[in-house]
Amino acid sequence: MQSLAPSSTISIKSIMRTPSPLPNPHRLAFTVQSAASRFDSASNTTNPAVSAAAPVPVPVPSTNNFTSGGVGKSRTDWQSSCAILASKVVSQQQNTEKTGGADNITVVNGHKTLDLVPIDNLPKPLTITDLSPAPMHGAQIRVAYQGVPGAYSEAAAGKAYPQCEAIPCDQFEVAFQAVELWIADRAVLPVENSLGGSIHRNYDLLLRHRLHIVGEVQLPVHHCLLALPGVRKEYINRVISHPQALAQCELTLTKLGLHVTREAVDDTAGAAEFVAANNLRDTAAIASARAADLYNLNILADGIQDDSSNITRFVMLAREPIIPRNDRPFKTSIVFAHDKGTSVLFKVLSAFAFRNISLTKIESRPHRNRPIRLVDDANVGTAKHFEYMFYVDFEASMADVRAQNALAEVQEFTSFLRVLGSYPMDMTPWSPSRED
Ligand SMILES: O=C(O)C(=O)C[C@]1(C(=O)O)C=C[C@@H](O)C=C1
Repeated sequence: MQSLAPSSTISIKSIMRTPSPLPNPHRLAFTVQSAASRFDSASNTTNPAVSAAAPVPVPVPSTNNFTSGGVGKSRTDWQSSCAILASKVVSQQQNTEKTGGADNITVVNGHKTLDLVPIDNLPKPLTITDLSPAPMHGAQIRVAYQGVPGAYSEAAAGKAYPQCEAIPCDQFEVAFQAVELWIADRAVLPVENSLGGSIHRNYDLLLRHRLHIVGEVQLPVHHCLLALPGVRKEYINRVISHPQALAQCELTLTKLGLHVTREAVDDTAGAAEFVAANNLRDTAAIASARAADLYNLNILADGIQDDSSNITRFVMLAREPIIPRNDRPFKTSIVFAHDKGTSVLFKVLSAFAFRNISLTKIESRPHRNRPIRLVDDANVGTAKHFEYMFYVDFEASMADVRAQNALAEVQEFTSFLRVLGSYPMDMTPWSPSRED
């Protein structure tokens, strides 16, 4: 993996000045969208299964008996609703088995409904991973990340795309824009850490931008305490790093006797660069061993994260979604919102539970102040306020008929639904050993 020199970090200002290197049809669309940027665009409120790249546009089956406010008045009502939903799933499964999946008409509680066609029977589509990873412009794949060289995000870019040209950006927002403006082919963004939890900013940005999640990588994060050569621990009266890194090392810093000021900066390697560039003899940075090498700092303490199995999960974003497949473990990420109604979350989660689809993550984000632009079938847009946005990751591919049916059902309970991406799961076994 190559990376640009720290001085070439992309900033919002430089993006505004940089003309798009390739004339492309997306440019006009981008301009139009940004003109309307008061709204989060949400035009794919049609069948999510179809908009997420399912090749067969089949009408969404109406498979639920829930009417808004009509269910859930008592525990018994609620339980019988669950039983109905469960029996529908079982009868759907049995029908699919009987017909070998070829007949797409299912009898559900006496009503005929259309099932989405199981695409197992169709020829397997090619995916990006079947093709050469080389991008259209014939050069190395260019991957935008937030931070400067030596950041963990740069390591994640290298794990995801080993031959890539890593492009440092000074903010997450800039990494999104770099892909939208064709300056980069992919962006790699941290979304959650095993110790620190979710990186909320990136959840919000995923909704605001129109990029697709095309993959994930889990990176063991091994932090070091770095200082200028000759500086001893006793001289330190300030530790600087990314807020997540400071949080991940909190206990260990105290154990090391470093009851000193902690200051948050934009990224871990940026902290190391700052100490070196300003010749700060009273300040240490928490960053990777690679950052120590790059900025000529000494490692005062190694492996200072509070938990040896400290993992950060990153997602890769692209302008186009990948074609989901069924022959390897896939994950799908969605975001949805609902108007007022009873037990909506319960109903949404049931749509997955009754189909034995495991959820790996659920996150809610307050969203009161930012309207979402919904587009109806007649292409008429209206602005709508939702209190919360819910982000869910589940373990199934959009090529899996169970996921398609679950989402068709989720769509009936919700007012806004977007598939953020369906992508191969990172299955690499990890160990607490050193890997950065
Ligand atoms: O600062 C970095 O090096 C990053 O890549 C960012 C980041 C984060 O945002 O969580 C990534 C991994 C670590 O958990 C700490 C910081």
